[in-house]
Amino acid sequence: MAFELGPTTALAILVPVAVYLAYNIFTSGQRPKGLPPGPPTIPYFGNLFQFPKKWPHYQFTEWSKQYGEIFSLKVMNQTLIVLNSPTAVKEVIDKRGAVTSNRPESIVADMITPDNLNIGTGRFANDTWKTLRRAAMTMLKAENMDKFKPVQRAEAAQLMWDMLRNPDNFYDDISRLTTSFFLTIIYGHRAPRSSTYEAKTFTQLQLDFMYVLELGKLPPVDLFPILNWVPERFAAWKRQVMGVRRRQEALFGQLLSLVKNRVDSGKGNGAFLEEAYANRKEWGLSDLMLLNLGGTLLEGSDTSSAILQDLILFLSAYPEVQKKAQAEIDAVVGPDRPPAWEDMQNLPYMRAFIEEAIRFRPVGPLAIPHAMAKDEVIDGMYFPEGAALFINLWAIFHDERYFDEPEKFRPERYLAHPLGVRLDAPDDPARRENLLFGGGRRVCPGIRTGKAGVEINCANFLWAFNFGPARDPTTGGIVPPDLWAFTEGVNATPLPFRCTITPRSAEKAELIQRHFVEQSVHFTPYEQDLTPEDKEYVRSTRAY
Ligand code: HEM
Repeated sequence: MAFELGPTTALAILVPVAVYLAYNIFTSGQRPKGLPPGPPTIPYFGNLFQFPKKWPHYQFTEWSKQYGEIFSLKVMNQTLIVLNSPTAVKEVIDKRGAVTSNRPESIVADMITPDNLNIGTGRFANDTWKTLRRAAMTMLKAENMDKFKPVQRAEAAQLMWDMLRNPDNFYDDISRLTTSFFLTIIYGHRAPRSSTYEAKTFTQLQLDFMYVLELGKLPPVDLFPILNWVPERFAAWKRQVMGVRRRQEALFGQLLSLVKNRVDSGKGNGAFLEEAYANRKEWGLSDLMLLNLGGTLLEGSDTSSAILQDLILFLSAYPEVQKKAQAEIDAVVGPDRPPAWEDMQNLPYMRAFIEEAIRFRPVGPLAIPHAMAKDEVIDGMYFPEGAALFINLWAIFHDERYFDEPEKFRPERYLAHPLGVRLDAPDDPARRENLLFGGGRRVCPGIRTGKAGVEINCANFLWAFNFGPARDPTTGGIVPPDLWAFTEGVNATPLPFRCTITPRSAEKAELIQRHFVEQSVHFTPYEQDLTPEDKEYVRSTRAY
């Protein structure tokens, strides 16, 4: 029997559906009562058409001057709340971590690493995330990191040696250094050159990973989830995303196998994942968790290399700063030996230079967004469940109320005040160290090791080399460094650039070579699984 709808039944179904759709269209894009203020919205789209296509932190900073330290945006159904001062970060992120430490839903991030298996993108308070975070914190604790300080200094010695031999390749050599160091501590397997399979594969993979996560590079699937229904064979973006996933799983899987083989054959070298693998039952880690734990931690290497590339950019751009920092290192370290860990505490100008570099061009200008786990009223403002929260470090570090001439590169501000702020006006009372590393319950677990790597390499740069702007090959004229050429994604990494790098003396060139050979003894435990070609390369470079 055919089923027919009478006119009354049809109306009874259609009217509520129409009302529901109309209500959604009407309210979508609207700023509900109580939400922090922000630029005016238009129906349905909200602030979509005002939303910056790239580098949103600049426009966010302009909006903060107009709408205040906490302002909001509506992008269709989604709510974004931007925090633009240390007080806002303290009140929202640090003090209310229990409700502000989720991550925004991201279809693409979840396609690459489903089931909360990525510590960085996993949902807060989810058991998987908790287990992974606990394991990461255990592995990155100070005693563990101290064990790897000799190899961290040895990798820094190799970077000096690489830069001496082929200064034009410094940008890639920095990526090799950080990738190799994190491969070592996580998997116990280093990469002696950029072309080492794991380093090369990871570097390319990381570029592709950041690309697919970048705003505007793929169709806006989070705004129009219906796009996700299109089968993979008709959606090029899906194939691209799934390609990243498959390649990540393959690489992290191969690296994990090295760890398992080493442990199972009693040839462990103390790498973090060996500890995690050995304790997998007590720590509650499944095989998939182990696979992703290592991979996520490896992703931490990217930010460290971006900071080192920044340092070289600023040394070549600011000769006066370079001169002062070199005078300090000459007085503390002298010409006859390269810097050592004990020197770091005696180099206040160098540390001020690093702080200023971080302030001037923060590597994550909007950190990594948090999200509200449930509705909350904070300081009389409504923060709805699901709203994405951005820490606008660019606004915080470039705020004229607190930083004198924030557009000027001036390390001296960090000698005058430990947080670099002006002395002629009261500071924001909630300012604290390490804002660069986020806050609340998602604060970066790699602060200590990240900072240590930046310091030892910076000291080496200053001790070993003179940096200057590149020269035009035809005219011989100076090519001024571009201080605005940065990548557009979550991380603002300087785009590859040229500069001149020359050893400060023939004696130092000699010492750099000797130091590298002496230090390379610390590499040996992490070179057991190298390919025959890499072993041969290593052998040929260790003679002095
Ligand atoms: C030195 C440069 C580094 C910078 C600037 C940096 C910055 C950050 C920031 C801003 C976050 C987000 C924090 C938040 O959501 O509030 C983060 C998270 C994270 N970082 Fe780092 N990081 C660095 C180095 C490292 C290192 C060396 C590792 C590990 C070896 C690491 C591992 C992680 C992990 C696993 C997360 C995710 C934490 C979570 O969501 O629970 N980072 N980092």
